[in-house]
Amino acid sequence: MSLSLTSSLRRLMDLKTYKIERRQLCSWPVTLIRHRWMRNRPSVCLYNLSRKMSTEKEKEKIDMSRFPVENIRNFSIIAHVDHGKSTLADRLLEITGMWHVTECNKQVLDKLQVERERGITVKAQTASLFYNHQGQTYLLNLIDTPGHVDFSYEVSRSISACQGVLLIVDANQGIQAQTVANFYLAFEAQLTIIPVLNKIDLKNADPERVESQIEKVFDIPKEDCIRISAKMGTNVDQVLEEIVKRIPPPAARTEDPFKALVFDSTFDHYRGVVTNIALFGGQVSKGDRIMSAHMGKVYEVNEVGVLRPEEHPTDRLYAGQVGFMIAGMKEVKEAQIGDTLFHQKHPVEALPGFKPAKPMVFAGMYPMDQSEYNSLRSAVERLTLNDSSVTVQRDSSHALGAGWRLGFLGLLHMEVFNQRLEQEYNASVIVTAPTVPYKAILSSAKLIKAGPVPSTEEPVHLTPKHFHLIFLILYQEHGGKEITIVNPAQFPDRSVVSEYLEPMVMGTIITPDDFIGKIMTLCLGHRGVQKNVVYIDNQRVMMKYLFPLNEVIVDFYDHLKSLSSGYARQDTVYAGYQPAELVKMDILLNGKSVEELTMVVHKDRAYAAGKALCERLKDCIPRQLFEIAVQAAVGSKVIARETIKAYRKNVLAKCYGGDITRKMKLLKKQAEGKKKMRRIGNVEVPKDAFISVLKRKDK
Ligand SMILES: Nc1nc2c(ncn2[C@@H]2O[C@H](COP(=O)(O)OP(=O)(O)OP(=O)(O)O)[C@@H](O)[C@H]2O)c(=O)[nH]1
Repeated sequence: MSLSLTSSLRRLMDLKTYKIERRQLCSWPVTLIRHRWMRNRPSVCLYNLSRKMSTEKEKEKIDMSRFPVENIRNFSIIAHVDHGKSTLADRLLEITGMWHVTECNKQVLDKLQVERERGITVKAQTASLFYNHQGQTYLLNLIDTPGHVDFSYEVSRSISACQGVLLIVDANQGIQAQTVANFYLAFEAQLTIIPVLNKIDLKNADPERVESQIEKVFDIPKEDCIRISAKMGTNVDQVLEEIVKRIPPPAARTEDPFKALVFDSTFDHYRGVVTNIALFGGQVSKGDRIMSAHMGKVYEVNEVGVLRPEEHPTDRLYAGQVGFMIAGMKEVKEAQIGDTLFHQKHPVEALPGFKPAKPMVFAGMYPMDQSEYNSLRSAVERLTLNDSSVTVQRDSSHALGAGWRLGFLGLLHMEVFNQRLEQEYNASVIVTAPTVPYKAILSSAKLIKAGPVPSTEEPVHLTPKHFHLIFLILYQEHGGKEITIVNPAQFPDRSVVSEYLEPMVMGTIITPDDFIGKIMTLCLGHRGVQKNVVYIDNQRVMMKYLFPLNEVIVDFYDHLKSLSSGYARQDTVYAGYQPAELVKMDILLNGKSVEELTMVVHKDRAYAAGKALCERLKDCIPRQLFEIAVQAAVGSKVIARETIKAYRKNVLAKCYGGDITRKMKLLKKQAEGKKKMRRIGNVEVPKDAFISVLKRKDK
């Protein structure tokens, strides 16, 4: 690094409150990774010295018309977590001369700080590669996808823009739960699947065994597998050849009217929405007037181009190609993922699109300090624009103030969202315990028993009884209807519900057979129902269990890993709703219910959950001048109790020797005072106590 650059960097770091705009950053030959910029020293990574090299290349104009449809291949890389997708993507980028990968800039497509810190892919990324094969140049559009189940929505979106996938399997670990799930996503989409056995350089790699697994589980002949080491680069060129040979070109024609699928979108503060599109027909260029099928709005195209993997503007995009488009959309809502774009003057039939992502884990999010509400709101809005699978609803709580109830696809998704809020927007938040969306079918039969509803012509004096009646009318109108509850405090009472339903997931567990017994016990303990057990080779077993989602979201996977010494893997797929005996558990402090701590639990679990929560609260709430009863109650029945003892002044301190009756009198007076105080005193629950009780145990 040159001296002037070093000193400018140092100056920048000294100015702690200096905010660098992203544009400024991009113009630097080095990239600063902002790491809690205001609080800590920013960590500087020089990983982008090689970026200079690629920027120069990018200046060359690319004529996209030189890639006829026959020379285009669109494919995704899918696999279980850590089987080497991003490493293979790096290698492919390198071989095609697009990027010079060094120790500092590896995993080029994992751009987010959270991805680099956690070493996982969170967001699918696209890169267009040019590959020379037998005297012809092919355009290979690669989409690197996340491996974790919480982000499988990204996988299903990505494969809709592809005709084939590389299914990566670790040659040591073999088929894992997420390999199976991803295989079926690609299989159902009728894509060409190329199985690739990665990490053959490892000492324990057993490609023979893994190939047999692939043959047995997926019915793909062993001979179709390619053995590679993405890390060492072994056989990676063969992967490129096979992509060209086996994956068909997209069935799209440039002569047809323009038709494009929006398969991803991000928000840029300067340019608005940037959409990633796959062209199913026609061509598009700057200045075209296009329309979106979903919103019905007309936009003028400002920029189109390909991702290499940075945006590289081109004059035009043609049928079969994958690239980005900026068309003056101000909000991500306007660029619905799955939407179809077409020329204003040539309407086309919309593509089938995607089912919207279904949030499965909900949690309240509040600013650490209410004065930060507005800044947190804008941070949440901006981040949800970049991650459209998060749902947001306004919420408020007595103790924590105004906030939101957010819906996520899973717990890791929730953690990544929080981390991104902290890192990218410098926000500090309180996140409440996660809950799942329950359903209740409101009963109409019970309401008839409640008696006739007064006619509206009669004058109504609103007594508490009438309020009760109005409530009943409300339920009567909705009788038989199904409602979804994402906030336990709003869980309807049993008296107005005919049935509660809880969300279920089908869990696939793959484990060495030594641990079957322990895992079965664990699954039973989490209300799992066994559906299937098959041996996928001599030592490995695949088990299918139906679980209530609530039982597996928090610590099930940690338990599974620890009791199988890290060997067992699990993946879950949403499996609809099932009736369940659920109860709402209130937490009472001196008889008063604390809404923020209300939980929905299975009837059989209420006692254990109530006891655990009371114990945690006892440790968190500071002692006060009067005794505090911490109780867990289901309906009017108290099921667990802890007592926080009062501070007690030694009223006998000055009473040396004296008469016993005098001592008794002083103690009695003190006891009366405490009793009175308990009646009138409010239990002060410090915010910290809420945070530590509400936060998940592992935080
Ligand atoms: N020995 C060896 N290690 C590899 C190979 N390919 C990848 N790895 C290592 O495996 C780990 C995971 O690789 P990634 O490329 O991040 O895996 P991924 O599938 O993209 O992970 P997610 O995005 O989190 O799903 C890294 O430590 C890589 O260095 C290989 O061929 N041989």
